[in-house]
Amino acid sequence: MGRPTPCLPADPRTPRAASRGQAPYHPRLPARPAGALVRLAEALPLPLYVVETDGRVRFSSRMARALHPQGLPEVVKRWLENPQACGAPLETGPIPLPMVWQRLQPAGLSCALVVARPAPLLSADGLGSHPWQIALETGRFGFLEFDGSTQRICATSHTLSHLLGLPVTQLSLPYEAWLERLHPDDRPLVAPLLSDPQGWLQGTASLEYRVRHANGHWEWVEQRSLLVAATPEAPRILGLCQLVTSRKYAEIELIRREQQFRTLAENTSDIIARYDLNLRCLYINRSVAHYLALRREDHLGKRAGEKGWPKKVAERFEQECRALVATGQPRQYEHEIELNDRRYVFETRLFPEYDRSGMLTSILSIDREVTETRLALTLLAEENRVMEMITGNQSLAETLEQVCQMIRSQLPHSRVAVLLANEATLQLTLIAQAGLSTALEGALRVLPLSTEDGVGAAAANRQTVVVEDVAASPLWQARQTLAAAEGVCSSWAVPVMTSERGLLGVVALFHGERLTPGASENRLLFRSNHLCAIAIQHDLQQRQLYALATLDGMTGVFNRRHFFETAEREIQRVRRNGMPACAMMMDLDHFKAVNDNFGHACGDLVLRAFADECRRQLRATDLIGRLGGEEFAVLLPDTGLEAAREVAERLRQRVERQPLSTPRGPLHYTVSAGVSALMPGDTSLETLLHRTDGLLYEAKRRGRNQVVADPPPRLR
Ligand SMILES: Nc1nc2c(ncn2[C@@H]2O[C@H](COP(=O)(O)OP(=O)(O)OP(=O)(O)O)[C@@H](O)[C@H]2O)c(=O)[nH]1
Repeated sequence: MGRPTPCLPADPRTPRAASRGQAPYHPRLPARPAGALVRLAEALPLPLYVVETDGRVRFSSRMARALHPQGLPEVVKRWLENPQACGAPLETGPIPLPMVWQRLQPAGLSCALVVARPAPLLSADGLGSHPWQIALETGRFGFLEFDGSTQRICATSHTLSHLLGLPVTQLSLPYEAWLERLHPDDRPLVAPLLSDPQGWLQGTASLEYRVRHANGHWEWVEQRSLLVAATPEAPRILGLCQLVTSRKYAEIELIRREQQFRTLAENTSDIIARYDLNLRCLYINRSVAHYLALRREDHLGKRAGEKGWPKKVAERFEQECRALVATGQPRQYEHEIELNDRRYVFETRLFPEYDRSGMLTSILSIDREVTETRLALTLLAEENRVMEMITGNQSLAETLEQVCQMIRSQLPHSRVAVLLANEATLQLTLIAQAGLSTALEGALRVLPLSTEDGVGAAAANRQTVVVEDVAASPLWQARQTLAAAEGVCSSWAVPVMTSERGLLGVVALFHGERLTPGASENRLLFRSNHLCAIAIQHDLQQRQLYALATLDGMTGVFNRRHFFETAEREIQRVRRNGMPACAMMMDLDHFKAVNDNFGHACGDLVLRAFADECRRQLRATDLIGRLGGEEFAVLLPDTGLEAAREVAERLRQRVERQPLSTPRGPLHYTVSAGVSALMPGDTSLETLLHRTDGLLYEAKRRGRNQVVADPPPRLR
């Protein structure tokens, strides 16, 4: 011990000697306490040290010697040097004594100290006022002497008055009267000690019982007994009694709480477990059996990784536990586990558990399965994403791809396809998929809208088709080999329809095991189907709106405005790429006469027939627009003048040679055309079309039914 004087709590009666400049008085403790007291000290249920003011240990009890053979534990030395820094003692005896009783729990170590400290006088003489006795008594210990010869119990006045509230005048009472003061449940425990002390003490020397306090409540007494005179006729027992009422109530409360905890833990669907600080399982409730095959008792003593939890889950758990130990703060996290081919989402909460001295002793873990909630939230988020894509006019294929992903977020092992129905061609065309292999995707690209196909039948019959066993179903006869190779065991196909039962397409799911949809799967199919229907109809409406805004209603070619917009962009593009382009202006000849002779309706038919012929003769990249009446314009990107002139000539000839059949007989009509190449000086489409129109006018002027093109460059 580094310092000569232990630091003890300030004593209000500290002698004034020191302040008057006199040498402080240091009482010396008796070298050894009296024999009976030594035996009592040895019987104390905790290590006891008698420490001098200079820090030397004068006496240590048997338990102290056994637990700390090296002498006073370091933590106690530190406490003596600086009690303030090490925390208050658990119990401290009253001050007006030359010694102080301390019950310490530094760093969780429980021990008792009798420490001398400066005092004016040491008035220790006789057992009654012996400092040992005083020190012990101030620690809520008491003495009872059971005298077998008189069948009476003697007690110190302290024991009777301070501990039990009894009048100090009555320092002894008969065994009978003592037993009556005990709790009825505890009398059978104490009676054998009184009737056969020798026999009883061969068993245990310690017992706990309740004594009625003078004010009526029950005090719990822990008694350690010592046979001090062992003649059979007059056995004498010295009992060292300690009031342990608060500890007992705390223990009872602890047991009650533990029982409550167990009742709650055993009746919840959460997995509740307790781990020691080495992360070995101390307790786990029965809910764990729902997820793991390991028997409940086989969890005990094992770490998370040894209990069958997947490696990643066990690692995360241990990492979170370490963080809890480091910070002392509860932890909460979420994780996913794949068990028995099912995906589970758990929300795990970890709580620190402390003992009465505030030491972290264990970790309580609560795993709550939140799979359904998380799946519902994921589904909601995925649905929102689809709706955003629809309203954001994302392409139909991308939107339906998202629907497929949405289905897979709920059924991760399924493979999903969405097909669009075409009732004109009686075909289903694959538009989006998730999880399909190339082979399966290829096989589903185009399917017949037929009652004999596992997927097509859903569209043909407009009802859900569930094939539980693909291998045994005639609906999969044509694709048995593929199904076997791709591991398709069951399929679900659900028609996508408008609210008026118009067919839009099919959502198809393929599984690697024989499955039929349950209630939650049916809900999922309904919701995804609904989204598909919205997406497809929205796409159709968008297309219709686009057509209305950009196409000529009668002929289906671009309207004037859209033609000018797109043609202008094309010109910019070909210019950037250094490619040629040509314009063509066409006007049906004597169209007024067509109307006059065959009627306006026939005139319309001619316009449509001419537009169809244009589409047939022109490339998909050429832009055709109806500029008004019977006048059409074409922009031919990446096309030279000669090629453009040939196209115009071929078109003129086709029109001339193909009369339109009408109720009034064949209707012959012709077309005149002007063709012009884009020149470096053409500042806009307008300029180019203006020049081309001049050439068309020239064709009309020369007699119609002919093509007039720019002169070849060398003639210009
Ligand atoms: N049926 C029908 N006729 C139309 C339409 N738009 C314009 N026309 C008619 O097309 C005719 C155009 O006549 P004109 O401009 O005199 O030209 P043309 O008779 O073709 O004579 P040329 O162009 O000189 O060969 C008019 O009678 C218009 O009424 C339409 O959408 N449908």
